[in-house]
Amino acid sequence: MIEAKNISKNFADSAALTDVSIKVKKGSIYGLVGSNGAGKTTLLKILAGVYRQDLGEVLIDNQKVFENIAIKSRTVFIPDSLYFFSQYTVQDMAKFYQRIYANWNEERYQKLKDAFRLDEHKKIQQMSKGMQRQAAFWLALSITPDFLLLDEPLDGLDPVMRQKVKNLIIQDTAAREMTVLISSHNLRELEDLCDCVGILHQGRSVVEKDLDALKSDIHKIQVAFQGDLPASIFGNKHVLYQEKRGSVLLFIIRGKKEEIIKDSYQYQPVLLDILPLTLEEIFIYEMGGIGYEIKNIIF
Ligand SMILES: Nc1ncnc2c1ncn2[C@@H]1O[C@H](COP(=O)(O)OP(=O)(O)OP(=O)(O)O)[C@@H](O)[C@H]1O
Repeated sequence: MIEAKNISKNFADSAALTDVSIKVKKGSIYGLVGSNGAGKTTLLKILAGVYRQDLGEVLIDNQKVFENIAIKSRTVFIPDSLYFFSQYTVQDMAKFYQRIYANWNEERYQKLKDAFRLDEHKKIQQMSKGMQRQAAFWLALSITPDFLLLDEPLDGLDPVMRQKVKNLIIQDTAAREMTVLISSHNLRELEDLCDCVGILHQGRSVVEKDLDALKSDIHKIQVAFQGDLPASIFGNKHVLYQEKRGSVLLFIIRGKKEEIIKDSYQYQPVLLDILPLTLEEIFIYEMGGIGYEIKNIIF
């Protein structure tokens, strides 16, 4: 588990983080979303032990992180600005990591050659931005870390490579219970990857949601009836949003899908459609007024 408890961090006289808490369960992928300057990099650097927080506590596997070599040897942090030793090739970096990370997996490194298709003998600093990012993932996943911290990791990757990298992260999380924290500006980017999403705004945590529960609990429904519309179709269910489009009613409702369908059938609808909701829509409806404000910030 990765845990930040009530973290605050100031730079000179400005607050980068104020009382932020997040919890990333073992074997899960947590998406940290926020606009420019929200505090994502600062939080990741604190979790990676690069910065020290002013207030609060950071624990990985129940141990304090700062200057903890044992935890650092099980953690990989890919920052937004990558750094490689000048003159080093991927193979040189692999040899270097092999010496310092006990969990380096040579077999995995060899296997991932096919996924990344980079020349391991080429100097990394002479590669393109996207290729450097691929090299960072190739090396990071060969370390087989228990904890992976990623700061806007998909920036600069082409769409095919983005999907490939996402799949590799999902595979490692499922196969070895790797725990992943991944930051992004874009909620849509993380939709198919994360189990849980937290939104940071101006250094504060605005919302944190478990996606499976969220997705199974909210439904978008289109119904139409012949003749007059029933006054109340869904009884006491929590209708988050309702709109009339001609003779069709659109509802966003919280509740069990089967019950919502049953309620609708009581009134013999001439049309009944359950439509998929995007994560973006769920957040907007779920958070009401704040949702619309947040929409402008992170999508
Ligand atoms: N080393 C630093 N010195 C002074 N201020 C800093 C430093 N690092 C970050 N900050 C400030 O802390 C705040 C949060 O920055 P941070 O880089 O954590 O945001 P972010 O969410 O990662 O942004 P972005 O999406 O643009 O990368 C900003 O106001 C930034 O100016």
